[in-house]
Amino acid sequence: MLSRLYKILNPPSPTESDRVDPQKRVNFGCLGAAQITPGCIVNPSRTHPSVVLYAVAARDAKRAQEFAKEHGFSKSYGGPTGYQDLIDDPEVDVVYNPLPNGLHFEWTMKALKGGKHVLLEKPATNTAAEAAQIFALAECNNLVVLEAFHYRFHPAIQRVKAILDSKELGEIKHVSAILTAPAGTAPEGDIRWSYELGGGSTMDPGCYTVNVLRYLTSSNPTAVLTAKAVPYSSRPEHKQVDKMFWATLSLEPEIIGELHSNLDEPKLFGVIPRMPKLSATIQCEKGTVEIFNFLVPSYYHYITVSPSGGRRRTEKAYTFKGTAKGEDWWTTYRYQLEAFVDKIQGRTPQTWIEPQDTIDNMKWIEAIYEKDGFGSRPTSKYIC
Ligand SMILES: NC(=O)C1=CN([C@@H]2O[C@H](COP(=O)(O)OP(=O)(O)OC[C@H]3O[C@@H](n4cnc5c(N)ncnc54)[C@H](OP(=O)(O)O)[C@@H]3O)[C@@H](O)[C@H]2O)C=CC1
Ligand SMILES: O=C1OC[C@@H](O)[C@H](O)[C@H]1O
Repeated sequence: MLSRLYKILNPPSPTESDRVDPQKRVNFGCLGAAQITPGCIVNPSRTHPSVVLYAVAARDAKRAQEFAKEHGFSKSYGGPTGYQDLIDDPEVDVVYNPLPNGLHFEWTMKALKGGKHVLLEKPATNTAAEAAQIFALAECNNLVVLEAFHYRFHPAIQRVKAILDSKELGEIKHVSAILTAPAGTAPEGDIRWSYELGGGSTMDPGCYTVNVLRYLTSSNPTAVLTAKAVPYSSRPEHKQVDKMFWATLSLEPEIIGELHSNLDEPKLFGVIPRMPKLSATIQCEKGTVEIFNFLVPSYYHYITVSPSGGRRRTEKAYTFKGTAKGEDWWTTYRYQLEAFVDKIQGRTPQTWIEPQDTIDNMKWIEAIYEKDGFGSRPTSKYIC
């Protein structure tokens, strides 16, 4: 485990023989100097032979320059036209969009219009209708868009799904998924607390709980049976911004899903931060499977399989069995980058998230918000 953690933080550099033909290099252009960019793109790119950190754009030109220097981007764009200038740069092949959720639609549409593939942060958009528009344009322009549900590319969650699909434990009856983050993870003023920018707990950690429920059951809910949410504060601007939510959904055939996320878990006795909860538990006819840390399993995870009346076993899956690419220290983001580049270069990725999957995920996030009374996040004002 220590060796794996060391390599996650200090990945080996590609050797000369790993380097690809310059024609096959993929120039990434990142919108915003976002907190997630180092984890999602910069670090994984260090061990991807084709990915080039080409450009970053930020609203403030100095910030863009500093970010470029710190992380090794060759170019920076800044100021009010910076994002569009990056999209217009003919050397950019892929746009990475980690802007606030409420800006995902506008800037993904602009990138697609500019002829760029897009790696789009989760949740894809504020509404399912916007997600559908994005994929319609991508298809029309023959471009790739991937919603960055990075955990789906890691062997751990795929192993859980394989156990369920094998029917070793019979049919799924109940799934619970929970993600919590300690108070302070998203401080006051964070994009996650802005309704206009598409914030809220159901949108942020909650979108993974909806996704993992749909992924593991290979199906969509049929209804939101119950949903409750708690606003971030009593201030009027937070009336529709949930800091936590619970929802119960029904799925065919006779499956119940229970979801919970809390983006503001209070400290124990007001002083001790609580450990994040990051698990999914699946009860089947003949036993239970639990995965601890389905979100970022490369650091540490375990999968416990408990057949009713049988012997309990624990599994770990840091690499795929067989020929699929990967190293035990690859993060979810590194696996995702591999698949994304495979896709845009015409190879078959190890796995993929299809457009309808993304559209359906947004649909059920909206359905939860409708049921708990917080309402969908606002539709973008951007006119295509
Ligand atoms: N895949 C994952 O594991 C994670 C994904 N995410 C997703 O990534 C996205 C960004 O999250 P995160 O990196 O934490 O957020 P940040 O606040 O760090 O980044 C958002 C960026 O958006 C830009 N921006 C443009 N307009 C605005 C505006 N009006 N208000 C605020 N920022 C603006 C800013 O760029 P500029 O530099 O130009 O000012 C900023 O750097 C979200 O969609 C989130 O859900 C977040 C964390 C983890
Ligand atoms: O994508 C994410 O994963 C972990 C969460 O705590 C974070 O807020 C979110 O944006």
